[in-house]
Amino acid sequence: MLAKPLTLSAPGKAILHGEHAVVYGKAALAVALNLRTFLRIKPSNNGKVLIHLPNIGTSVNWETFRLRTLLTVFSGNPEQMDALKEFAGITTELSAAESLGTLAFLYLYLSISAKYGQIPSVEIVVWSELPTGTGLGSSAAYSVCLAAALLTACGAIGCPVETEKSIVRWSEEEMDLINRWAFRGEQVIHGKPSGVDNSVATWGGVLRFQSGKFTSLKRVPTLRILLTNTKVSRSTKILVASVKDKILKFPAIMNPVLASIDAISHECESVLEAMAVSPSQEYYPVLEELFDINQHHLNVIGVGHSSLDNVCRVTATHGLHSKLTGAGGGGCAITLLRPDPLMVEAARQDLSACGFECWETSIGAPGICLHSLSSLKAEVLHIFNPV
Ligand SMILES: Nc1ncnc2c1ncn2[C@@H]1O[C@H](COP(=O)(O)OP(=O)(O)O)[C@@H](O)[C@H]1O
Ligand SMILES: C[C@@](O)(CCOP(=O)(O)O)CC(=O)O
Ligand SMILES: [Mg+2]
Repeated sequence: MLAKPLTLSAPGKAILHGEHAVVYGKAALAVALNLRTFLRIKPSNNGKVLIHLPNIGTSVNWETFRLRTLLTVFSGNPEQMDALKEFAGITTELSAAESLGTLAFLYLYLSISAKYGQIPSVEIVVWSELPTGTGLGSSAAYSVCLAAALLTACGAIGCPVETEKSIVRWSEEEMDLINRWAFRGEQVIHGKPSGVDNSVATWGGVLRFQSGKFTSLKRVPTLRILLTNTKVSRSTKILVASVKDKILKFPAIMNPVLASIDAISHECESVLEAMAVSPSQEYYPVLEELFDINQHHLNVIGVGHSSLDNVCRVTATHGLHSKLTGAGGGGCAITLLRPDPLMVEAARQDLSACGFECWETSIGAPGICLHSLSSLKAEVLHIFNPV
């Protein structure tokens, strides 16, 4: 049970290859980013459950006795979503971000309480460094943080003991449970998630994910990537549904494209393994060509966008190769960087001039973990302090 406040965080992700195809059992390669979602949970004695979500401008609270009443009729059945929406006061006036963020929380709170015993009065704040709804897996990082906090609060998993180390993690079995519950949060937000995003947010590093199973790549080369946010908003749920429609309409045309994306993921994995064993510049042209081919495929399945074409064009003028990452339709692109800082700086300037926002990052950040307050950056402490 929750005796004291806890602060935890989970990373966002970029998909090197395999977005969308992974929903149909193909392989994806996903990397954890060092942009994270932070959650602080603290026990409270005001008989309420409060959740404050500054990224989406939402703060909601419910009396625990009302949640207890709802629990008596809650089975976790997705058909009960409409009843949950009504309870939460979710109307069409709310943005999709607010509705889905609130609904995912309520769904996880009730489902976890139904299975392990009701979670007592708590106050929760979730804040993210990740832009939401841009393909960097903010929904998964959010679901993983909620699952870990709620499972710890009801005692379904232990509370790792803080040591002098600034970062503490749960056991493998407990992480597996966090991942499985986070997947259910993703189902509320995405409709039909593959599970790749919640897996990489839970486990971190670099993962190959296929048909619900993942393998962590043991040796990974030091790769730098540039993330570019086109700021064109999009919804993963709508894009995943649009790909489904296209596959149903043109199965003979779309299925070979998905098979080719699968082959790209496997090819990329082999190149990364070889590169980790003997780092050499000779691998870059291969990785770059795989980016180009996959970007064409993603356009074919209908998840491209003129803003993403722009990113590819601008970076190409600097000899760099880009593709969309995540659901596409706008959102973010990733650009593979060679170890030449001059080339990168020039590309960044041109991308900023288009109104895009860029971050340079490396791949393979740690997954869900617990933090001591003293280890948190001032920016995060500032968000959590008022509560
Ligand atoms: N920090 C957060 N606070 C509240 N809701 C969040 C947060 N991060 C993500 N979400 C929820 O996830 C949704 C975005 O998920 P999605 O469309 O899958 O995009 P992505 O996962 O690429 O960011 C948001 O609209 C919101 O409902
Ligand atoms: C398109 C997809 O492959 C990734 C979606 O990622 P994001 O929500 O756009 O960050 C869907 C999925 O794998 O569940
Ligand atoms: Mg998502």
